[in-house]
Amino acid sequence: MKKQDIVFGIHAVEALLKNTPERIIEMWLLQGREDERLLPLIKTAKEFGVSVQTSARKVLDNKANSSQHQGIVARVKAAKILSDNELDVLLGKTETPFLLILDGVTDPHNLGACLRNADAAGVQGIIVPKDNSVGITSIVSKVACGAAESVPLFQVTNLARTMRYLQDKGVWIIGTAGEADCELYQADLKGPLAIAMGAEGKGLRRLSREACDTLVSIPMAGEVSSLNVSVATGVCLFEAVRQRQA
Ligand SMILES: C[S@@+](CC[C@H](N)C(=O)[O-])C[C@H]1O[C@@H](n2cnc3c(N)ncnc32)[C@H](O)[C@@H]1O
Repeated sequence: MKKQDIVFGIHAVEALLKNTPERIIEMWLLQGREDERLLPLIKTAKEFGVSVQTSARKVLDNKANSSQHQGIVARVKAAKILSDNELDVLLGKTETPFLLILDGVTDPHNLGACLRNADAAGVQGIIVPKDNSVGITSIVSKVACGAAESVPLFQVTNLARTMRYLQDKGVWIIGTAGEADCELYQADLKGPLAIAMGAEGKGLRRLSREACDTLVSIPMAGEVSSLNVSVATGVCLFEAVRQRQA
């Protein structure tokens, strides 16, 4: 199990300072970078007793293993891994669950974008299988723009079993697949809900698909057969948001 991680980028570090400042061990800022957005972050970090150093671009590039750090990199204690037990706690205190299931998303950019969509849509948690899925990496945090620190990610050992457990708790599970006969816009997305998305290449696995209450498709007008999973996630989540607000 990882003990430490690197988080970089203004939004990701800002979210860390807001949600779990106790995780930050030290921070590096780009020497000579005068960005007003960094000033409140430096102030908050110092208030929490975080050591803040200024360093050359090359040092930050190496720490982040990327040049996309926007002049700020933090070394942090790895986030606690959440599993079925914590999911149970969440369900216990949530009146109308609104969850996202990602069945085997492996591209960190896609997971980051899904987290960002989920945060914006008010999703209370994302459930992923422990194996064959990307977890929270530095790239995921950067792409998620702070949502990796605000949306809980539950990594479960047996996704189909967890889906059946959700159903026992009254959660309706809508799976998504391009070939489904029912269109997303015909589905009722108002009650306790989990929307299940498939992996980049293979879509939903057979057992996950069978564990869904129903399958829906997003109508496609053109020649391509499917959307990118993070785009499809955004479409589905915001249709649910529209219905839940009506
Ligand atoms: C790139 S697609 C996977 C394509 C895969 N070849 C398949 O047959 O499912 C990744 C995921 O995005 C979602 N998705 C993409 N396009 C969709 C559509 N038109 N309708 C419903 N879901 C879609 C589904 O969850 C799908 O599993």
